[in-house]
Amino acid sequence: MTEEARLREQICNLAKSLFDRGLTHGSTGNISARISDGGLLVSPTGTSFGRLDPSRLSRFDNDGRHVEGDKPTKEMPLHSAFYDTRSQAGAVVHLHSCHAVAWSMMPDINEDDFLPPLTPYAIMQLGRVKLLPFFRPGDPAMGEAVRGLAGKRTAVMLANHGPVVAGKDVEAACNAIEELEATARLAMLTCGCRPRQLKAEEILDVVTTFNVEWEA
Ligand SMILES: O=C(CO)COP(=O)(O)O
Ligand SMILES: [Zn+2]
Repeated sequence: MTEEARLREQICNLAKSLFDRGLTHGSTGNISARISDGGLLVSPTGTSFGRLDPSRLSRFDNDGRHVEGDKPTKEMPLHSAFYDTRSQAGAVVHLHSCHAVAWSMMPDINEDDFLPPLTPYAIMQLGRVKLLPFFRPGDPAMGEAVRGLAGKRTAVMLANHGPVVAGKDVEAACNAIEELEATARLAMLTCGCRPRQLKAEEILDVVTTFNVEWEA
């Protein structure tokens, strides 16, 4: 099997795993990954994460031209913004995961630090998550908003819509977006109960030990 064929299989298998566990539903969400020649493989628009077909993924060449496969996700400007601003990004995943969306609707959320510091893995895998305002799905302005972050964030939350996370490869991006959803779930479960949060020195210890990008 070629490297690209393996990547196609991996994208579809991980998307199905996310779908089967209810992390996104219906035809929501999109996923993309860099190929070693500089091109991209992208989920087609209107498809279900549960039923992606490796042979029908949209393929872009190194110059950003759609060269093969079905019509790509309408969120292409969002995906491109991560690849263009984060040279280390090898994959981008977007979900409509329930608890993250619910948390984005709560009053008084810190836009610069969407998730409360509840667990070390959220800090290690996501750094600080930026909450972006509501945009219509497919609005290229979302891509502009991500470009405005100048590559300093690996994860953003689209208010009333869903998270978007970049990672060094498909597995890392999927692990990180699962962590975002799990942490939002903890935040929703414990909100109003004054949960113990990580202390500043505990966060600093995690950030320095695991070399986390921890942008203010
Ligand atoms: O989640 C989605 C839009 O935000 C799904 O759109 P696509 O089907 O075009 O990927
Ligand atoms: Zn969406």
